[in-house]
Amino acid sequence: MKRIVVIGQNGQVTTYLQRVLSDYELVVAGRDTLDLSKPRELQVKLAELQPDIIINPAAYTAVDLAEEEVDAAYTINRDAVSEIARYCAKQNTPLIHFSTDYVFDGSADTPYLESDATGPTGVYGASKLAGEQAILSADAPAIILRTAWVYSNHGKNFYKTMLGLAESRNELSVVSDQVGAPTYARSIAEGCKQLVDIIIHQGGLLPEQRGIYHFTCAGQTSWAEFARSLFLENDITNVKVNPIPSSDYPTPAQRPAYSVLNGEKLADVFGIALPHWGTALAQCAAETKSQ
Ligand SMILES: NC(=O)C1=CN([C@@H]2O[C@H](COP(=O)(O)OP(=O)(O)OC[C@H]3O[C@@H](n4cnc5c(N)ncnc54)[C@H](OP(=O)(O)O)[C@@H]3O)[C@@H](O)[C@H]2O)C=CC1
Ligand SMILES: Cc1cn([C@H]2C[C@H](O)[C@@H](COP(=O)(O)OP(=O)(O)O[C@H]3O[C@@H](C)C(=O)[C@@H](O)[C@H]3O)O2)c(=O)[nH]c1=O
Ligand SMILES: [Mg+2]
Repeated sequence: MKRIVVIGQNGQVTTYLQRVLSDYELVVAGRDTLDLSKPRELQVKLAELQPDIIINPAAYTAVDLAEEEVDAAYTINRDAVSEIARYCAKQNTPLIHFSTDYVFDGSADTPYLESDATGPTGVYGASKLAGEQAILSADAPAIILRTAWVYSNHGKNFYKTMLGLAESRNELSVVSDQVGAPTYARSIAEGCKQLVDIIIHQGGLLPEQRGIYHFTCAGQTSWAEFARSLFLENDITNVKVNPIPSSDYPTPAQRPAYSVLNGEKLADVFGIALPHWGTALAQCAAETKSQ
C-alpha cells in the first residue's frame, strides 16, 4: 500500500484529507513529527517517514498577524517548503502543495490564469508566493494547488466566525468589494484525492504535469454575499448583513479586491473540477446541522 504523508494535524484541509484518503496508508505528521518552524530538520525527518507522496496543506495562515510575525510566516511558508521540495527533488517523491489566491494583487476583473503576473498585497501572500518559487526552483515533481477562501466546520474560518457572531448580533457589517470563490475544505480534499489516485495510478507525476494549478470552487461572490448565503443555508433569518466598502473595515493586511481563479487548467490536464461554491456551501451547512 502506498504511504502518504500529510503535513499538519488539525488544519481545515488536513482534517478532511484524513477522512477521504482511507484507501492509503496515511501518516498524519503534526508539529511533533514535522515542525515547519524548524526547516533544517525536515529533510532528515522526511527520510525517516519514507513517503510515496507528500501532501502539504500546513502553513502560516494568519493573514493579519503575518504583517507583524514576518519571520515566522517566511520560515513556515517559504523556508520549510524549500526543504520539503529539495527532499522531493532528491528522492523523486511527488509533492502536492497548497497556495493561495492572495498571491495576486486583485486588480484584474476576469478570472486569473496560472500564467498571470502575481503581486501579493501582504506578507502572508508574499510568503506563500516565495514558497511556490522555492518549489519551482528546486525542480521537484510537484503540483501547487492555489485555492481560496477556505471554510468548513473545523478550525478558524469566515464561515464559523459568521455563525459565531450570529449568536449575539442581529446586524453585521461585511465587506462587499472583495470578490472571490469560497471553497469548502471537503471539496478540496475530495479533489485532492482524485489527484492522488491519478498520480498513484500513473506511478508518479509526468514532467509536463508539474506546476501551478488553480483549485477553487466554481463561481464567485463577495464576502458580504457569502455571509448572507451561509446564514440562509443555516436557516438563520434574524441577522441582517450590511454591505460595506473595505475602507470601512480596516485590517493590518490589505486583501485583493478580486481574486477569482480560472480552474480550466486542472480540468484540462487531470479532468478535475470542484463544485460551484453554492453547492458546496449547502453541503457544509448540512454537515453543520448534523453536528
Ligand atoms: N484558510 C484559507 O482560507 C486558505 C488557505 N489556503 C492554503 O491552503 C492550505 C490549507 O489551509 P487551511 O487548512 O485552511 O489551514 P489552517 O490554518 O486550517 O491549518 C494550518 C495547518 O498548518 C499547520 N501548521 C502551522 N504551523 C505549523 C508548524 N510550525 N509546523 C507544522 N505544522 C504547522 C497547523 O498545524 P496544527 O494542526 O498543529 O495547528 C495546521 O494543521 C494552506 O497552505 C493555506 O495557505 C489557501 C487559500 C485560502
Ligand atoms: C469578521 C469580519 C470580516 N470582514 C472582512 C475582513 C476581510 O476583508 C474579509 C475576510 O475576513 P477573514 O479575516 O475571515 O478572511 P482572511 O483571513 O482574509 O481569509 C484568507 O485567508 C487566507 C489564509 C487565504 O489564503 C485567503 O484565500 C483567504 O481565505 O471579511 C468583515 O467585513 N466583517 C466581519 O465581521
Ligand atoms: Mg483570517
